[in-house]
Amino acid sequence: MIKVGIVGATGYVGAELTRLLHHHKEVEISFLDSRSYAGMDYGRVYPNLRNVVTDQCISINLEENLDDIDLLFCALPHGLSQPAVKKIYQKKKKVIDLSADFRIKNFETYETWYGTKHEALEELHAAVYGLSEIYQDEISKAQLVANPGCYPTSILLPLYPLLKENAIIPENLIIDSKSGISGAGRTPADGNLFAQCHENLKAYSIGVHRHIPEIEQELSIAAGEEIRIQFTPHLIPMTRGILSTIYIPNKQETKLQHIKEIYNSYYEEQPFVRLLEENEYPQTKAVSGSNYCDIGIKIDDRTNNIIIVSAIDNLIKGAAGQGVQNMNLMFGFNIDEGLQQTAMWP
Ligand SMILES: NC(=O)C1=CN([C@@H]2O[C@H](COP(=O)(O)OP(=O)(O)OC[C@H]3O[C@@H](n4cnc5c(N)ncnc54)[C@H](OP(=O)(O)O)[C@@H]3O)[C@@H](O)[C@H]2O)C=CC1
Ligand SMILES: CC(=O)N[C@@H](CCC(=O)OP(=O)(O)O)C(=O)O
Repeated sequence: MIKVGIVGATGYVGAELTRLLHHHKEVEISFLDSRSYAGMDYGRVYPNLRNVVTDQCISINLEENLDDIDLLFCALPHGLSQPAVKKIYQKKKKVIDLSADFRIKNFETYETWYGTKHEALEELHAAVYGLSEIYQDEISKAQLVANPGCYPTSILLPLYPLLKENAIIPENLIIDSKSGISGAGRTPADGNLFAQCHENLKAYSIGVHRHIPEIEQELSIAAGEEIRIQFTPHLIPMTRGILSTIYIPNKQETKLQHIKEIYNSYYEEQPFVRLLEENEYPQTKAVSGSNYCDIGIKIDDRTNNIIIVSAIDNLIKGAAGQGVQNMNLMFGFNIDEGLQQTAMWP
């Protein structure tokens, strides 16, 4: 049994962490940190957990309140994670950071895309990128894990193996992703108002989205050369879920069977990546509330393109669920402990 604290526990990601960890057999939650709801019962902040999680939110002093825990989840907004993670790391505690602050290895790239200085370079250097299925050995030995972004998770799980195994030529990679509104978090913003999102579908941040350097970093590592992607995110009027569609010119005439063999070699032993049958394609409802990533493949012989579609729940596989999976790796627990729930259907 380990003791775990959550900072930023009242955000959407913090709430999913709390829900998942409450049911985890190897975990005791030590504290749920909140500035805004300190002193309030957690079940009043999140009514789905009323009478289930009976703790009160407390505002933690990171200098003093950490001696008792084995692991801290940090679910704060970008920028705010750096000072928090720094304090925890210096105390030699394990930490999983859910923000983007420790994902990008080159601090100048981070500063350019996030418009803020990086103030925790020692920790950045030590951080392991937490794409669970790809970096499981590194994660299991890490003190600090940078949990991947939600769009990147949906894109890297299908693309990384194909680039690593030279099954595709990494030119003209076009990625079209759609996300539910919970991806924007709980903090209200004009663009996320019901009246503006409901019955509306929009593209945003084309070519400038902050996940581009994170995706390109990992694809470049896989390919052994610098990769550029064309990435277009969309906001869709649903609460959860990401569907990513990836278009790859099939310059090497790669066969479907070869792609399937590569995926099987990477994911056969991995419980949370599901490869769909031929002519079946992922849908967000099939993964919603679960830690699964579903992947479907099509080779269009008429246009000679490979089209790969993936679906995840942005708050689970794209955040809290992958965080728990990484915790399981770091502490040697069963990989699916706390993560066995499937999506509801319909
Ligand atoms: N939403 C998603 O799908 C995903 C989010 N992430 C990342 O996880 C982290 C948490 O995201 P999410 O839960 O969506 O965010 P939210 O906006 O829902 O929650 C963030 C929480 O951080 C706390 N907080 C502390 N200081 C501040 C501050 N100065 N400004 C705003 N909030 C503050 C707040 O709680 P309180 O006021 O109670 O202290 C707030 O509830 C972010 O870094 C996000 O980018 C990663 C993957 C997916
Ligand atoms: C719909 C929406 O707004 N999505 C967010 C990304 C989700 C997220 O939280 O990003 P991280 O995984 O990096 O934390 C965005 O486009 O900025």
